[in-house]
Amino acid sequence: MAYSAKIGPSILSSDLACLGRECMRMMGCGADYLHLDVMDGHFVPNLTFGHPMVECLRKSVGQDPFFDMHMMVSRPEQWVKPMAAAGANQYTFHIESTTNPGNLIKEIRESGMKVGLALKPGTTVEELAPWANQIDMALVMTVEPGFGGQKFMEDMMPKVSWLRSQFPSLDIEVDGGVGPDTIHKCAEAGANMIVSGSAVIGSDDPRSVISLLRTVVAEAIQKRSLDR
Ligand SMILES: O=C(CO)[C@@H](O)[C@H](O)COP(=O)(O)O
Ligand SMILES: [Fe+2]
Repeated sequence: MAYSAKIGPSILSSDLACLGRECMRMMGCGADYLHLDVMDGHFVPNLTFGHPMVECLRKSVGQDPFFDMHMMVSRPEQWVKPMAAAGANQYTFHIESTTNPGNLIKEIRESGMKVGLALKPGTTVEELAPWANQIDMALVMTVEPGFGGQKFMEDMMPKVSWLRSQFPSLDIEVDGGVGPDTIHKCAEAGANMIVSGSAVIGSDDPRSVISLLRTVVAEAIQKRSLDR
């Protein structure tokens, strides 16, 4: 089994005026990677930051932290090269935002980044299937993209289970409303990359929350490997 449990705090719900420090705090608390939410006010009704901020953040935190860019933007093609130059490691775009996923996947790879492909709650998992062998990670959104702090949509779990059954070694990420109360559902369904915003950042003890999330997912991975 090629995949492992990884926890990526979403820094959307942190103090954005202290982003460099917040990112380092999360890495110090045991985060495996950082999930950076880019919103353009068009694909989603909210606005966050773009590649100039990512460039500053990379300078501030150094080369090590893995930046998973969650691109909630209408024209994802536009930001591939600027994000790669700014220091992004993975470019996760929404299948709903482009008419040519194949070309975009190629451009992202040529820019030296890993490829993530995201699905909004209303998009069927079959739409992702044709691309699954060309991507590094599938992102199943468990809230409508746009805001942190929303309620987890458990009815997205069949998408995760289906992807895990069809693509046993694919990295599968869940994002939205994931925390200690909902992690078991995600882990049982087969997710291995866990984005958690408010549950981690808002906690008095982020280290313990990250550790708990990772333990639950690692145990589910181990159980699956024994059941095979
Ligand atoms: O992409 C998004 C929201 O659109 C997420 O990354 C959220 O920011 C995660 O925050 P919580 O739901 O865990 O608070
Ligand atoms: Fe996200």
